[in-house]
Amino acid sequence: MRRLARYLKGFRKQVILGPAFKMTEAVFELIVPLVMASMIDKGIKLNDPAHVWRMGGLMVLLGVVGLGCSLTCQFFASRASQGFGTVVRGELFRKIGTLSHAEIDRIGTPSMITRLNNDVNQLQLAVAMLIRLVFRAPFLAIGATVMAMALDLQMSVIFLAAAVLIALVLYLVMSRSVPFYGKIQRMLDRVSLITRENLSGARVIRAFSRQKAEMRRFEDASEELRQTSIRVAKLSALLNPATTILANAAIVAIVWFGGLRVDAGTLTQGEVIALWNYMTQILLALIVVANLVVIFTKASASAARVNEIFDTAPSVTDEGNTERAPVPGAPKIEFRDVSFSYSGGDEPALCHVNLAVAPGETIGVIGGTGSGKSTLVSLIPRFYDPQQGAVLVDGVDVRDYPFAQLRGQIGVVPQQAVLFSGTVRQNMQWGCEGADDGQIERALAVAQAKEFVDRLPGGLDAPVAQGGKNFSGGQKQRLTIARALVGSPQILILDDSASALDFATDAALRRALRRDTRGMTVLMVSQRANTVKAADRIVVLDDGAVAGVGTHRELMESCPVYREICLSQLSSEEANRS
Ligand SMILES: Nc1ncnc2c1ncn2[C@@H]1O[C@H](COP(=O)(O)OP(=O)(O)OP(=O)(O)O)[C@@H](O)[C@H]1O
Repeated sequence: MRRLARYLKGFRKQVILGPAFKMTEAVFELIVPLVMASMIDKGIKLNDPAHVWRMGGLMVLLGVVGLGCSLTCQFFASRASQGFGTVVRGELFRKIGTLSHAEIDRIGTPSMITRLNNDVNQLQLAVAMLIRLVFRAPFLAIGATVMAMALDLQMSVIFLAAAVLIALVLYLVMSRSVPFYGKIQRMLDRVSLITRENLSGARVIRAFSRQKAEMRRFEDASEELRQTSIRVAKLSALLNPATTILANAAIVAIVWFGGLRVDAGTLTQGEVIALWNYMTQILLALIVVANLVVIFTKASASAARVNEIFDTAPSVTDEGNTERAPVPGAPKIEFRDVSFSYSGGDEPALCHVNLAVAPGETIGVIGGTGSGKSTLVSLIPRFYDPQQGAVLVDGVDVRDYPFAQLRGQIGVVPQQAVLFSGTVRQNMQWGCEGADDGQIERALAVAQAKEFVDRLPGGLDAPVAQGGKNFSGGQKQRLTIARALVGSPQILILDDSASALDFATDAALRRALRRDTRGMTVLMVSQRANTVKAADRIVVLDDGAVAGVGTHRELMESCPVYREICLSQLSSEEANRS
């Protein structure tokens, strides 16, 4: 947690002045029992109403000034904690943006969201408590004990005994409950993972009538969370009765032995009341300490989770890379003996892949599900780096480019069409900032999307809902293709991005791409033989290895895997037609 303190740098004033005001209020609180004692011993006992009024007035003054101090501290605490939360959240968001897919896969999106929200909120609360109570509570407990000792050293033995017993109870309860807090946070992660999966996959769940099973999964996770939270709550619930019994026993002892000492003339009635007040203050302060321990334990678990993200070094980085010139005569894209495994994956997703793609060439990539097609193309824009071998663009290892230069020349259409809330035009301009309507319309026309966009009310200004929910799967795919084309990239990667299109639209799209993407190097991933058949060359992947490279005709003759795929989808007449 100490490491996160650097984010408090901008709030030095609040962090210093806040506790100072709170301590001033605590000093006033320690003075009040003495004023009360004087009111009783001098005002009431000696029948001096003027003294009672004076002491009463002093108590009101101490109360009002104390309240002012407390409110000022509260103000500083809110400023600092909210500011701290905003800074940490912003930094965390920035850091998550630098992580590569491998780290995001490992930590998981729901866990990142929980860390960004719940964990940062917990830290924010800890900062507020740090300013408001961390110094005040121990100061009050120790101060009340010292004041009691100053009043009557012998009576203060009761205080010390009560304080030690209360502290022991606190220790016993906290040492048993604290280990559960980390567990509860992990359980919260699981609940939010299930919630997220259910919200994003609501249609699939309904289509498969999985509502009951999903409800059970959610209930199990939430029941586990409930039971653990109840176990902790039960333990914590012991705290108040146990400490109150001990404090009340101490108060009984104070009144009992105080009475005897009043009889003996060594203590006044007012001092007994003051000792009683100090005991109550100690009890309240120790209960606050117990709550602080809970808050700081949770915050320390949250800090560890937040720091885990800050400490994660992105496995793919462009640090220190400078603009690179293309190597004359080099292939546009080259895979040199590339092998790649996902972290945690037993089997390599790609095995010793060698491939050179000439500038302007259209390459079809085909293979069964899980054969490594998406993995192959995701190495070009460096979504992942291979463990072995190298991927080169224009003869330069992709690891040597600045991201902006590398990714600026690649248009990627991912398997899952993702659009962002805004308008059609705004989404298209992701492909090229400041693209004009002419550029956008040309891209829409190639992607076979112009016709339906023209029909939308507002045309390019038509709204796009979050995730593009107001478009059909096929429309979304066409819009994502257009988005990639707007910037006229040198390399276009289509990762099974026409899977939701009907055959006629798919064929029209391929014709338009062939016609309008001359000079563009295109990698077209598909499971459909028809989609890749007309490519200049086709790469056949089988279990991560290249099973064949060539034209449709060559592969039909030489590659059994390709022949099998084609014959499973096309009539033998269609398959044999080039
Ligand atoms: N993020 C990931 N983490 C771990 N393993 C992964 C990940 N993505 C893919 N894999 C695994 O890597 C292998 C290749 O996956 P890839 O997505 O490249 O296949 P694909 O040929 O594109 O499949 P499909 O046609 O079904 O999309 C598969 O065994 C898959 O389970």
